[in-house]
Amino acid sequence: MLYLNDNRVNVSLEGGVMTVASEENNLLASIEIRYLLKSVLERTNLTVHYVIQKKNMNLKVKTLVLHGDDEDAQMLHSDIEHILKDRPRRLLVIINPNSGKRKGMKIYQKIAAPLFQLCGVKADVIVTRKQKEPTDILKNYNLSNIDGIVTVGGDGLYCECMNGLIARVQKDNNVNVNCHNTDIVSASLPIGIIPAGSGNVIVQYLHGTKCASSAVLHILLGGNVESNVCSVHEGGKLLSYSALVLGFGLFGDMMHDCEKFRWMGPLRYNVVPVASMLKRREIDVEIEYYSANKDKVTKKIRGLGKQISLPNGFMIPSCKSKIQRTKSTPGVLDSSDVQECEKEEGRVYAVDTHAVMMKEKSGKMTPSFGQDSLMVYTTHKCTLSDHVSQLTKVKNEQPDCYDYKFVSKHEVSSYKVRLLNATVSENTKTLQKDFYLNCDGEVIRLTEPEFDVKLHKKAQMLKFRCVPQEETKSLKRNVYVNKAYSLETIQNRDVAEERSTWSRDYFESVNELPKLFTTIC
Ligand SMILES: Nc1ncnc2c1ncn2[C@@H]1O[C@H](COP(=O)(O)OP(=O)(O)OP(=O)(O)O)[C@@H](O)[C@H]1O
Repeated sequence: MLYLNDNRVNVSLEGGVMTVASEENNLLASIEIRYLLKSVLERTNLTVHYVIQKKNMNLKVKTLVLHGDDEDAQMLHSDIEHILKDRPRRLLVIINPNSGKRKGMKIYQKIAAPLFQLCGVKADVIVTRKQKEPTDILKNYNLSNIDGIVTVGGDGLYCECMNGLIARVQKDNNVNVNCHNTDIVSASLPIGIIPAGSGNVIVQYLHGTKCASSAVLHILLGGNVESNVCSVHEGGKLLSYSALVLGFGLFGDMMHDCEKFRWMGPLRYNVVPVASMLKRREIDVEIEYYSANKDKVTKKIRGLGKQISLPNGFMIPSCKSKIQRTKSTPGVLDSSDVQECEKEEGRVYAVDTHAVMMKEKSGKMTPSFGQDSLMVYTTHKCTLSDHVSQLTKVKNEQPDCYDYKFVSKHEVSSYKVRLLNATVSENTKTLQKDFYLNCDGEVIRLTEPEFDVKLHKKAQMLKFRCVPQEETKSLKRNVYVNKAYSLETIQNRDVAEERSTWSRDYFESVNELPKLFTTIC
């Protein structure tokens, strides 16, 4: 027999919920099993550690102490441990001690390490000494020994690890990453992020909060989300993978300027963009957007006949939306082989690509992972005041922030940008003028007058997040949850109150969403 305070209780671990009910069948506690963190047995005391989510999206550890019969306590402890057996147990932790306000080490030691210890997680901790080190570490690290990678730093560190991991997976699978048409092999090892950087945008997208201990708890709870990446190639060479935002033009220049003022710390993101905005430049480009719209394309193919075999890159000029085969395999065209192409030519300030699509939800732009396409926004010639007003809307996550005549939107699977008036120097074999890409905060200087961007759907490793939205919705129907709202006799009020607000809060997270402007910078 087990007791909660002085009540004799029955404990059940069924239906995805751990319930503790009195002998009269009054519900005393109800905890969703996926939010259970750890059970600790000390003699006849069984302490159950679990997680609750507060209104501001932060997670917090709570405990429930049961005591009583030796055998029953032992049995319940074993059952909980069995349920938690698939949680991460071995992690590679990569810390950038120089991120943001240089608090990476402290955050790890004070916040992450004690929670890892509580949950019996073994961490192999590596503190980086320089840029690009994560890529080197991941080249040879024995990945079969770990359940995930954890970065303690900013978006830059995370993106470097993501790039390193994807590169490693391609190498292990003999994929030629330098071909811009190649589909890459997905990386299934998850990366968790403990925020310690300046922007921490990805972590905010994932968890709805930049709280470090919440991030650790998300990692320990072990949920995940599939995410897209896009590859960027130039001159038959892979430049990088982007997991968040790829900015060409204004935001490439802006990031380049921000890097020059790195010594200012996070403050640089408030000051430098204003100056970059004032000296924005127009760039002559031709852009080919490719979208894989299967239904539409299948219809068009019928009209064109079945035995068409086009070489890679061939365009059919008679089609309004031209059609291209990405592979030149002879035989019947298959809808996955063809893409629609749309061309745009002119002077632009910026071409921005979002690997994490921002979609309107409850009157705000909210991030959406693993969508079917990339979102490309091209900003054409406009007055400075119109441009500032549009970017202000972007910053405020207003749903109409891209509804401007000078902004064109494209949902694509890939695209190619050609710089029309850029000349390559005979001597140096690089561009005479400087053009930059902002790849998730990393500045890349172009050396060729064209580059290719391609979506890789759900190619990125799964990142830790404990509350998939659809599941939360269905759990609202759980009988114990409904019961918890009505019961007057609940003694553990914390549990009832917090449980009832958990799922609602998740959907009301829009106020906590990140500032897109910071993302772009
Ligand atoms: N020890 C180190 N010293 C200097 N740079 C490092 C070190 N370790 C990693 N880096 C590199 O520094 C870059 C930025 O790191 P990170 O993203 O962690 O910090 P941040 O720039 O302050 O944060 P954010 O990206 O959120 O703005 C990354 O490319 C990372 O690889």
